[in-house]
Amino acid sequence: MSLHGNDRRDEPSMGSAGANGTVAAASLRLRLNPNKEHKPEGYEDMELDFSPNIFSSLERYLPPSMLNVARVDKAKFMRDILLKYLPLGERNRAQKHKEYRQKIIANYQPLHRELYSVNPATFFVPSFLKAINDNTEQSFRSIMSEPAPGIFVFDIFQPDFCELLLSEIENFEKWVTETKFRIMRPNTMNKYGAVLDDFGLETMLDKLMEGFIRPLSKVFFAEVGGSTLDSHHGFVVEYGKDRDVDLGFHVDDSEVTLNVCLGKQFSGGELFFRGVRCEKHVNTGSHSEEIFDYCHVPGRAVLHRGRHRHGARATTSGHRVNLLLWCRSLSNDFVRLLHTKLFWYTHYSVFREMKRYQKDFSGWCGECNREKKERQRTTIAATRLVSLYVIRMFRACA
Ligand SMILES: O=C(O)CCC(=O)C(=O)O
Ligand SMILES: [Fe+2]
Repeated sequence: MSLHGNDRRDEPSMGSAGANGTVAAASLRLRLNPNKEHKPEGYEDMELDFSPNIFSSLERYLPPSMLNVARVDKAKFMRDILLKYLPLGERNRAQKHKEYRQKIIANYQPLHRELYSVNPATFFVPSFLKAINDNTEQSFRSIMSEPAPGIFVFDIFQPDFCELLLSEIENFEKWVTETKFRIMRPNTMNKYGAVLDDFGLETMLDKLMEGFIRPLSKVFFAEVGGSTLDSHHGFVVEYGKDRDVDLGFHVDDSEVTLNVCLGKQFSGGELFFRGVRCEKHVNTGSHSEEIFDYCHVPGRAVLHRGRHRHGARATTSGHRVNLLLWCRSLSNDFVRLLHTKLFWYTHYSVFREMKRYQKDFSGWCGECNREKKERQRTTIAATRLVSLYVIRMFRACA
C-alpha cells in the first residue's frame, strides 16, 4: 500500500503557544478559533507563495487589529507566519517549483483560453449547477448516487467541456514533445499524465474546488476537513497503449478526491475500492461490505475521501484520460497545530499529520470503527458479568 503522493514528508518541530487564545509565533499572533462573521478577501490577483485560498481561510484567524488593515499587509503578515514554519528544504523545493511553473507559463501558448477561468454555464451540466446553486443536502442527493458508503457518483461536465480540455492537454503535450521540455508527472505512480496546475489551470481549479466541490465535501466529508478545503493538486492521468496501463492500490495525498473521466473511448480501467483507513490501519484487510468496483463514464465524477483505499484496473483497449483534483485542508489545521505546539508546516496537508497524534478515527476509518465497536461490546459484556456477579452475591447474602 502506498501513499499516492507527490510530496515529501518532514518531521514535526516544536514551539510555544500563548495562553490567551492567540499563538505567540515570535511577534506574530493568530486567533485560536476563526472569526466566522468576518468575510475574508480574495487573494487571487496577488503574487504569493501559497494558494490564494489558504490566505482567505487563514484571514479568519487574524487578530482583530489586523482585520481592517490593507490587504497587502494582511497578506504579508500571513505569508511571514507560513514561511516561518515551512522547513528550509521545503521552502527551497517550493521556490524551485515556482520557477519551473513560471518557465512553462511564460512559454506555453494555451489553445482554449476559455478554459482558464470557470464558466459554470459551459463547464457543468445543468443538473449539477442547479444542485450547487440550491446548496442543500437534499439538492446534492438528488443528483448523486452513493453506490457504496462514502463514494458519491454524479454527472458534472458537459461533453463539449471534456473535449475542449482533452484538446488543451494534447496541445500541451505536443508543446512538451516539440520543445523537449522535461515535465514533472502528477506523482510517483504515473509515468504519463500532466499537472494542470503547472501550465496555468491552477486558478480555475481552485475556483472549481472552492465553489463546487467544497460545498459537497462540507456536507459529506466534514469529519476529514471537507468544509475547510483550501488547496489542491490538479492533474490528469492517461492510460492505454503507449501510456500507463493501470494504477496500484493506494490512498491519495488528499482529504477529498474528485475523479472525473474526460474520455475517450476505452475498455477496462475500473476503479476498485477497499474501505477507508487511517495511517495505522492502512494495510489491514478489507471486509466484504467494503469491496466496490466502479466503471468510469465520460463526464461523470466520483467523489471520495483521500483515505478511501483504491486502485485502477488495466485499461485494456483505447485511451482513458481522467481529471483528478486532490483537495486538501491546510490552514485551519495549521492554526490548530500552532496552538498545540506542533509548529510544523509543509504545503501538503497538516490535517493528515495531526492524525499521527490522534488515536481514534472511528468516524471514518473502517478498522477504528470496528475496534471501537469491539471495545464497546467487551465493555458491555464485562459490565453484564459484573452485574450478574453482584446480583448473585446480593442474593447469596439475602
Ligand atoms: O485512474 C483512475 O481513475 C484513478 C486515479 C487515481 O486514483 C489517482 O490518480 O489518485
Ligand atoms: Fe487515487
